[in-house]
Amino acid sequence: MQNVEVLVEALPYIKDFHDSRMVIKLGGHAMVNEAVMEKTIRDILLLYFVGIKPIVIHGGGPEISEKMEKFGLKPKFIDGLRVTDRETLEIVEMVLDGKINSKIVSTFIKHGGKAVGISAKDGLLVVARKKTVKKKVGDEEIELDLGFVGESEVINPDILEVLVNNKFIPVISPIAADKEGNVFNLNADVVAGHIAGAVKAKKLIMLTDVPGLLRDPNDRNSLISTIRVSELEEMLKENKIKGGMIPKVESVIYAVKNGVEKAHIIDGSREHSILIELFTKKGIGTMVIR
Ligand SMILES: Nc1ncnc2c1ncn2[C@@H]1O[C@H](COP(=O)(O)OP(=O)(O)O)[C@@H](O)[C@H]1O
Ligand SMILES: CC(=O)N[C@@H](CCC(=O)OP(=O)(O)O)C(=O)O
Repeated sequence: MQNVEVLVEALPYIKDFHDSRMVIKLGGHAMVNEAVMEKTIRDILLLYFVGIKPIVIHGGGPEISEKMEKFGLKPKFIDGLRVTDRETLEIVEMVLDGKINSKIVSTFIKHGGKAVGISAKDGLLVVARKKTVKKKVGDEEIELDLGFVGESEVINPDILEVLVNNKFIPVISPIAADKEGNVFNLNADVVAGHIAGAVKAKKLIMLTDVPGLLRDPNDRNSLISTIRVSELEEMLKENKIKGGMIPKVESVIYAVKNGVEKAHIIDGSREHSILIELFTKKGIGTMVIR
């Protein structure tokens, strides 16, 4: 009887979400544990089989850093973005496309899902350009060179339309190219936000390793359950958001301002976090609204 009640509670959500697109970003930190990753993929398949159209984008930051260290390179980040020289770029491609993307796709297949692994450059999904970061030093503004770090210039969702309309689940790595075919390393959160906007996703769901957006990053009990975009912009301006959370928050703001109904930042290392966030009244992480 209890099982049936759970289904009945979920019914209004299933009805509301049916046939809609949801962009789900799997963060590297939420994928460190393979067993947890497998359960997350099973949950995404559950969404798929109740009629939701998932589009998956993955990161892999911790594994890239681990591989870099094995090769004697020291990972360095500026505002949450990895400084990427040529050698680092090779490692990024090896880890993201060669390993993580492939692993996610095979895990979908293991559980009966039709997933297709692509990178953001495939079908010109994301056309990138080199990204520069400006920093204030005293009164002066200086430009920092991050190497082969890119940002998206144009999004062409055609390849996603083909896949999604034919019932495939796209699994996308954040490696894109510019018009000349030069390859760049993009932050997966940012790519997820842009793609969610371009495909007019109903939701953007970011899976990470903290309960959600915290008012105080050092206090896991300071979770913000619901926040408006305007308030989030204030927090960014006031430097209340740090490190890897910066691209996440920027991306969520972009998505919600560009047609995505709601965005969620949730703890992907907690079992069934996606299902709890989507199919229960209370949710589990941070929900961002317009
Ligand atoms: N206000 C904040 N709320 C939550 N996390 C924050 C905040 N500020 C910084 N962080 C940091 O951001 C990290 C998540 O970003 P990141 O390491 O890039 O994760 P992922 O691999 O999931 O993309 C958290 O582990 C946390 O240390
Ligand atoms: C430019 C840049 O920083 N790219 C990221 C790409 C992977 C990523 O975004 O991974 P997470 O989602 O696990 O953080 C990187 O090299 O780590």
